[in-house]
Amino acid sequence: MKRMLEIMDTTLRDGEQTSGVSFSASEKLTLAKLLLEELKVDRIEVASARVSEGELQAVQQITKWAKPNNYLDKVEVLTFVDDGVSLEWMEKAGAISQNLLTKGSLNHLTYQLKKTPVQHFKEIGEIFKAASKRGFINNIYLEDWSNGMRNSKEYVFQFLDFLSTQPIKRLLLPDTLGVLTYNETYDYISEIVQKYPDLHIDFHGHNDYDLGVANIMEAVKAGCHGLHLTINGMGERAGNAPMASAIAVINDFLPGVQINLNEKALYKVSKLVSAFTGISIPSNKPIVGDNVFTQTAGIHADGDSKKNLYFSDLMPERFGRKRKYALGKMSGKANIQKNLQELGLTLNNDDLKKVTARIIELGDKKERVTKDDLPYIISDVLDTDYQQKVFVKSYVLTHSKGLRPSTTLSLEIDGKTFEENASGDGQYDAFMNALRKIYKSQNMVLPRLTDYAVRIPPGSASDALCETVITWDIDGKEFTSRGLDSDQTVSAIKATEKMLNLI
Ligand SMILES: CC(=O)SCCNC(=O)CCNC(=O)[C@H](O)C(C)(C)COP(=O)(O)OP(=O)(O)OC[C@H]1O[C@@H](n2cnc3c(N)ncnc32)[C@H](O)[C@@H]1OP(=O)(O)O
Repeated sequence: MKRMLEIMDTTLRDGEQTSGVSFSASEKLTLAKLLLEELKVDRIEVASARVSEGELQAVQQITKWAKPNNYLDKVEVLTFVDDGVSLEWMEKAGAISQNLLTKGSLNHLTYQLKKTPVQHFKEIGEIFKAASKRGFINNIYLEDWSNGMRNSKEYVFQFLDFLSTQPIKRLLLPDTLGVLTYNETYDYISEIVQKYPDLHIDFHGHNDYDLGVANIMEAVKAGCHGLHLTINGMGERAGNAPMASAIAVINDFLPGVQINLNEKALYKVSKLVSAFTGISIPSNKPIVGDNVFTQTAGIHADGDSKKNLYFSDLMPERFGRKRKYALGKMSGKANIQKNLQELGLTLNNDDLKKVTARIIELGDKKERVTKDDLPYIISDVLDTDYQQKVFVKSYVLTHSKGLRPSTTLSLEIDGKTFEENASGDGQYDAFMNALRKIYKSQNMVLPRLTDYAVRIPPGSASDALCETVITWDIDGKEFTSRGLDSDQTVSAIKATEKMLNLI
């Protein structure tokens, strides 16, 4: 029978310790719901006690939602050894599960708290007594435990002996500074699991040496019962062990262990955390990065066409994603074919070679080519008459101090011309509002704009050109379009015109 492993998500506590990040109360509530109900993590740590009035309100909102939904014991708060001040805070917040932060190394105890082990244990015992009287669940962090195992092992085991007499539900062992190697993680966790078989042990790994995932793997192999992870690996300094990679590793490489997470929700949660924090997900971040299911090399695309030769167990569909084939100087015919198939286009062999040659040429010039540029490239290379159905014929954009920007737009759809005026928060917003009016008048639906990125194109010799890449969503299907111009709004309008011809 498989061993159950608890997954605790600490994006809302340790993840919020990412420099520059602060979740609002409603963002915390939205994420708490998503984490517990869709991703189906076992527990969430949502705040440190005492931090601020805003944090108190955030935890209050979460516990108010969690209680009637039977999630209250899954919502945890980090508390301090502070004569019960944190317990009062928890009570006000409506929380019942504390993760008490104590000192797991003699160094931290001596020099930060300036206490002796006897004093520390006595205070902790009193907190547990008071917490138990209130019916709270007690979990305990041994902060700096990993260094404690290296430098003050005797103290750590003295502490654990004391804890085995206390009313604790879980022992939380953090590699606070992310300094453990995977061998040490295995050895230290094994030693404790063997010596204290009745304790539930969680491992909390940080990523300072990029060993976060390797270390959680060893901790599980050594017999720990739970892991602390964060979405997108957010967290203090280099962050924590990242949720998505950790889950894939557990599911694929640790067959004796069972977790109950919904892999398909990982991407959605990851995107939402990125949107709330303003921290973009690196495109090569395993599982959730934009490029991680994209084959670039022509040889790979060719192998996939023949017998899925470049597939692994890490299939994009597991995570609600799709494999893509990049276009650029590394493309071969197979990459182009894969993209043409998606667009429902076919080319004969000679034409395919010509289009491939043009894409390689563009790639050499550092131009970014997307699937949605293909119809234009084909029409240009083959001199075919690409049937553009929507034309932005003309427009006036106004921007003046003290007045709302406005647009007059003239648009041709299938040979018919429409004209509309609209205002907006900015020039592009005004343009979109006029466009929406035209589409609405024709009972036509526009896709939802989900992302808008402006940059100087890579390799551009001057800053005279501006590239706008817009991501659109239509019925859950995402696609991008790109515009290039010396004017930022015009480049966005060009990207939008391309979109109008793709839907
Ligand atoms: C492993 C981790 O990631 S731990 C993360 C813990 N969470 C946080 O730190 C949340 C953010 N922190 C805060 O908002 C604030 O630091 C507070 C509210 C906790 C305390 O603020 P202040 O009272 O202004 O203290 P300050 O931040 O300057 O210093 C921390 C104090 O906590 C003490 N402290 C350190 N660890 C602990 C502990 N486990 N229990 C109780 N007190 C502790 C320090 O000794 C210091 O006390 P001192 O001022 O008497 O010397």
